[in-house]
Amino acid sequence: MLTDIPKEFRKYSRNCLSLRRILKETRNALADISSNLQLGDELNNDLLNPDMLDKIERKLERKPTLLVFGQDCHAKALFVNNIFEQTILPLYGKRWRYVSFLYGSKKNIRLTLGNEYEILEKLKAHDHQWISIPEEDIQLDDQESPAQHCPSLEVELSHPVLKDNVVVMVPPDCLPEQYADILNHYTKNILPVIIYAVSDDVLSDSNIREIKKLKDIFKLPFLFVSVSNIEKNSVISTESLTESEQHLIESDHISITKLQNLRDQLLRLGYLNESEKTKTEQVMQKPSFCLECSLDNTLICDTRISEDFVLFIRELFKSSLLKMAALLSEVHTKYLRKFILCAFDMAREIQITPKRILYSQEIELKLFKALMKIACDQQEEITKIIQKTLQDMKSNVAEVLEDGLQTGENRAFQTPKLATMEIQQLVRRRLSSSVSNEIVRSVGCLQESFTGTLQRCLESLEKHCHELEGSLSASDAVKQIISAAYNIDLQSSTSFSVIQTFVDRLRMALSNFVPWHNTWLSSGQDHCNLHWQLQIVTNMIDSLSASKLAKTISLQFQESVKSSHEAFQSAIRSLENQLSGQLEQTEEQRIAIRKKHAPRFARLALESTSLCDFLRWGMPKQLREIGRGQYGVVSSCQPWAGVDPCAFKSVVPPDDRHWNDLAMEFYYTRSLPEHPRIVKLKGSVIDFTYGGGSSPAVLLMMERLTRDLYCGLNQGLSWPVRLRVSIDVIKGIRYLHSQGLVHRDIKLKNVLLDKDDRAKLTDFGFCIPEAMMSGSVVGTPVHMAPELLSGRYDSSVDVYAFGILFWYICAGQVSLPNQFNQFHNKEQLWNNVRKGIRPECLKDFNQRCWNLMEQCWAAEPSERPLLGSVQPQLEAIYREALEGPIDDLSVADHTTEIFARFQNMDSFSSTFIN
Ligand SMILES: Nc1ncnc2c1ncn2[C@@H]1O[C@H](COP(=O)(O)OP(=O)(O)OP(=O)(O)O)[C@@H](O)[C@H]1O
Repeated sequence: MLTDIPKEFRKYSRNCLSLRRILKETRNALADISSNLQLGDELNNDLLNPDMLDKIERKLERKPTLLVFGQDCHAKALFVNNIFEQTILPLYGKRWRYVSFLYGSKKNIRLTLGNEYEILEKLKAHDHQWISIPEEDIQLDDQESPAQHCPSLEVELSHPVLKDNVVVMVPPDCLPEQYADILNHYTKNILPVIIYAVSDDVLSDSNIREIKKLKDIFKLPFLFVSVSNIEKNSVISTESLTESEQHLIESDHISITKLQNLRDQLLRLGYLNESEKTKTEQVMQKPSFCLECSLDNTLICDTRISEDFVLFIRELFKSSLLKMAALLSEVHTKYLRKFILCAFDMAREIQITPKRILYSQEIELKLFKALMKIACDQQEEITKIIQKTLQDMKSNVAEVLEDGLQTGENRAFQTPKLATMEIQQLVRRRLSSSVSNEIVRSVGCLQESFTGTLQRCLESLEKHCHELEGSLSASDAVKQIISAAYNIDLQSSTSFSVIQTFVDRLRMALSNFVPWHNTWLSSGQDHCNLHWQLQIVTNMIDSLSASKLAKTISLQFQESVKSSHEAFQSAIRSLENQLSGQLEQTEEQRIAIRKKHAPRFARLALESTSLCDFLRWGMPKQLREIGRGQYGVVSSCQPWAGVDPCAFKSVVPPDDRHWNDLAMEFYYTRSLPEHPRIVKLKGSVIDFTYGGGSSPAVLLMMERLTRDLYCGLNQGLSWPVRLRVSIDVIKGIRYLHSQGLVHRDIKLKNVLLDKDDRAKLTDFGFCIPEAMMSGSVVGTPVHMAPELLSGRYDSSVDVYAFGILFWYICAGQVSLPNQFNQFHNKEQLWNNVRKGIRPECLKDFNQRCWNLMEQCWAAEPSERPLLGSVQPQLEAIYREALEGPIDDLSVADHTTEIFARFQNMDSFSSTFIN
């Protein structure tokens, strides 16, 4: 029905309204975050860059409009008249001005310039009652050019098709090259539904040029409408037609050949695509003989205009809304992901920083002690080295001179003073190089074993500390510990350069220790010949005391090391103070992200993705209720989004906190890649009509399974099947843990079985990444690990819960363990669980299974086994159960069992291969 067009417009604007609301909330949330959080430059830049949101906003502002182009005025008139079921446009003419049709309480026509100005020019239509717009009014004057934005006609009609702001625009006739300019003027800010009416069999060359131009401008799908040559409604209104004329009209209406010709031509031109036909028909969900579609364009015949036109509008609006909703959802999930990663980083920083500080202190202390030891221990060593070097030099003074003095024997010194100084340098060089070689060896190995990691550790601590500028940093202090003592430039990274600088600097340092006799310098010798030089060297060597020299060196080392160690201690204390202040801030920010910002974005993401799902797949059709939990009702429904069989859980969050929790749950589960042991969440839809519209329900769409494990155990499952279920559950939990998630509510009702009794985990209501855990007390009392109540727990709570679940599985029934049954309320139960009370060992329990249970529910989380080690143990028990004597099984189990043995050997062995 063409009167359904306003309904489509209404739906579109309703959805736009939702999108606008989400967009506004997104902007508010971003503004809030950027003013309250310091999230690092990258994220802040992103937050301040609202490009994507502006783009969505611009798209949302567009007003949907039916834009009618056509082969000629005749074709356009046929189409428009067909819609309004009256000959509102004259059937013939050329060079029409721009005409728009809007809703009005009575028929009205006026000439306007743009939207604002009504031109008070008298129109022919104003002279008398009119049915068709008089040709003089619609026709452009010879002098008028549409390119110069000449006046346009605005027609108001009281027609149901125009209700709810439906606008039909017929752009002016012009040359294809004028289109860009003209359309830019008339169609700014509209979402056009582009119709191209064709009344002939084929398109002319100029039509083809025009279509190409329009395609370039709009880049949108076109609705090609093959319109009948004889205007249907004009005929209907002219009741005086002969029978033969009536027949002529009908035969024209069913002119399939004409449609076929046009279709072939559009296919040839590439505007329709044969291979896309079926696909598009599927999308349109309503195949019809005259509905032919390409990837984006559609060809319809006006005999079916009421059905196919509405369908085209619906699909076009849907695709436009979907694009906007998908963009929004992309924005939400992008930020949400970033927040979660930020929270992870912050949690890590909070955890690791104190450890880093402690580590730095320990290593520095070791380094300090090691250096002090070197300084003491080596004093003797250094004395020996100095003695030996001096001895060597003395026994071969000539060679020393030859090696050392640049000009050798013939060198003539200008003054004895200069000569003495040069010789002093020479002896120092010799000494320092032999002493330094020894010390470098010790320090070099220290440097490798201490300073590398220590330096990195300190640098990463200081990176996070913004208030260090100006003061001595701990990493500098560490550098000084070694370099100040030995004058080593620890900045250089290669040991070679370290040794080089060390040697050079030590040489300098030694010059301060050598007690040269000034008398030499003032002795007045004026023979700077070789003999004199030899004498100087020998005297010099004789005057040096090796032990004194070594002692001075050693003392100086110790002094420097000590003072640098003290500098380090004070630097690390101030670093620790600053960091602990910063960590408090980081923790505050982490809490803000976890409790406020991430859930807020999760909720926005839930809304935008649910809107996408709704637009794409519609509202699910409920079949019957399957079960009820504390938080929602689970129902089966007709296939949805290709999920068959399908179920949904409807949850009505009572307040903002529940909305946010649900949104976070939804985000984690939806972003979880598929796994055979996890019930996949396929999507979500928000039912705003739920509860009479007062309390919207979120429908979480998922695959439908046969029953839960509670039912399964009640109805009876063979021992091997139960073992296989436990292995499936372990695989499910391990998968969640591998994704950084903790389930926190492992129990019989959250394990679903398919028709082959293979198990999958469901209900991720409490599922959360470890970094986002706030220590909230959640779960089902019997399955809750004792530490859950303290709020400080980790993924091992799932191992505990598995231990309890495994008890039920081994018991093969669902009644509470006797040990738990005696308690009257959960507080009593928890008190006793804390004291160590656990389910009792039943008499037919397999000993190895009992051991596993006991390990899993150990009070101390660190004593619980890793599920990676539980799985192979269970697999071994399972394998034995399959191979064991069939006589051990109950009669009822026989058939299932024999079948299971054959059926499961495959999947079992594949588990092992994995
Ligand atoms: N995908 C599904 N297919 C078939 N049955 C399901 C599915 N999901 C849930 N059920 C059934 O619906 C029941 C209710 O499920 P729901 O997750 O709402 O609650 P619960 O896990 O029993 O309790 P709670 O959510 O309060 O912890 C389940 O026990 C199960 O039997």
